[in-house]
Amino acid sequence: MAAAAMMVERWAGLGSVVASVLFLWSMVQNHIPPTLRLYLTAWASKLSSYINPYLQITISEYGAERFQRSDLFLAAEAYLSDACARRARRLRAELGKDSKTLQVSVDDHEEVTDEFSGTTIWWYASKRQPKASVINFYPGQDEKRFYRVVFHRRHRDLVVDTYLPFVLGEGRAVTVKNRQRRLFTNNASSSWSPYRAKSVWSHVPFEHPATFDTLAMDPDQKEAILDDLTAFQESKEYYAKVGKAWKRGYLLYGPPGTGKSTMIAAMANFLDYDVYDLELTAVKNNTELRKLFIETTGKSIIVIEDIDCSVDLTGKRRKTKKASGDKDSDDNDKPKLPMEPEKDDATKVTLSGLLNFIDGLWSACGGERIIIFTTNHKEKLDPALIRRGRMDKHIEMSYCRFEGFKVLANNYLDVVVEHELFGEIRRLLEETDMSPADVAENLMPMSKKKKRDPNVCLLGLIEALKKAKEDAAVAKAKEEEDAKEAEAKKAKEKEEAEAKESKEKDEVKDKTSEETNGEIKQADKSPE
Ligand SMILES: Nc1ncnc2c1ncn2[C@@H]1O[C@H](COP(=O)(O)OP(=O)(O)OP(=O)(O)O)[C@@H](O)[C@H]1O
Repeated sequence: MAAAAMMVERWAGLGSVVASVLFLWSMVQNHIPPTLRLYLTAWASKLSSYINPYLQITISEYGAERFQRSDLFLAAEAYLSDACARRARRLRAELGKDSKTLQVSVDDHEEVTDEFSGTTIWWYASKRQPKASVINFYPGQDEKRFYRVVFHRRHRDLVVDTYLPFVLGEGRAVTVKNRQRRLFTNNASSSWSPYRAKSVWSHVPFEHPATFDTLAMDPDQKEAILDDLTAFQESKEYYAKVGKAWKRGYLLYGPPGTGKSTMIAAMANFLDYDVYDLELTAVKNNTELRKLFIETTGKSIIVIEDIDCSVDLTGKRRKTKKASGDKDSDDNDKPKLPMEPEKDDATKVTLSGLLNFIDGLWSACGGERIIIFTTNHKEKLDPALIRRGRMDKHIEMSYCRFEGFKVLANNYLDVVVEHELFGEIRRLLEETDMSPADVAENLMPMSKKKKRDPNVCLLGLIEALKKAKEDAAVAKAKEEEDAKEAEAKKAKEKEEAEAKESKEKDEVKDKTSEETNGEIKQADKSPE
């Protein structure tokens, strides 16, 4: 700031000189022929560039595209708010787009300094009135804001080649960090409008509170998933180097209530991504599926929940495979072009369409996307759909065990240290399959009197676990009995079938021998 003050002082003296020159210039210029005037103007600006060692770059709010705010301006605004606003004396506060977060930026006509690689750079925020001619054409035009970047001319290369790209990158990162994330759902195609590209998805603010800290699961498994996500997010260059699209597929499988949806929310919060919840049953055919995909943006997770229930993908493929006589090889599973004729392709989403969705367009549409399928029945899915490379990581979400329970006890009851009832709960959780959703349900009984008393809740959980254990034992015994009955029925049916078969054989034998005897007798009677 001291340097800035000195500079301002030095230039204040020069200011009066310049003002006098400008006054004189305005007096005489009307008496000078236009060609000479142009020459003098060029000469004056050359002279001033010799005297003034400082250069300036203007970043306007609206670039060539009149109605769209310039990317660089928005990035600079975000960068200055984040990195320099605290040093400014006049700030401007606004509510963000989500009407919740407060955005503080440098006010108009305010100057801030920034340090970069040992160099001081001055930023000056200002605005200019639109020209009268523009107002006539576009009434209601606002003032145009702009930033002026001032620096010493010996730092020109540094500022242009390094500093401004740095501001752009940092500003974009700040914008992403501060943006309101969104949860998209696909609209029924009947409401799609040819005039509005955005009509295929509608969105609401994504505000799910789940995080990996609140997720109940094995700590090692959790760590491995976090590592994987971090590696993915940081691997832009790597994906480009190996020539692969920057995308990753996850398959989350496990019984209901084990936290598959919660895991997706935790992933989105961890990565700072939007979520596209794709309801496949509302998609009429592969063409619509493609359109939906094209309308998604980067830094997003595309989710198809309960993929086994969404469309009959397995049956479809089996039919095709049988028809083409293919063996069960992965490469043969890849959609072929032209695709195998499937009678009702136009009215259905098919496996080929879905594989194209993952492999084909996927690769062509830029990067940083994660696709997640969830299912309660992994075994029902077609192997082609979930093979590595498409679904890179298969994550099993399983019943609640003791480590997971400790997370839930902390979340719901604030019980961090070992509780005297933990021993029994540990034993029961090893012996009983209870989903985290059911465990959580038992930890939050909302009674008015004893609100979340840990002892009461834990005892309630123990009772629920005991009951679940008994129910499981009864169910198992019944299952075994049913299996035995089925076995006995099968054995009886087999016995009966065998008896029937042997009876039929005997009857055929008797009939044959009777016929043979009859023929012999006939032969005996016949004259020689
Ligand atoms: N692993 C978990 N950690 C923390 N909370 C969980 C977990 N699993 C389930 N829950 C709780 O149970 C509720 C239901 O879980 P969730 O919807 O994520 O399960 P799901 O596996 O997706 O179930 P479904 O297969 O029926 O869709 C969640 O709102 C959450 O509160």
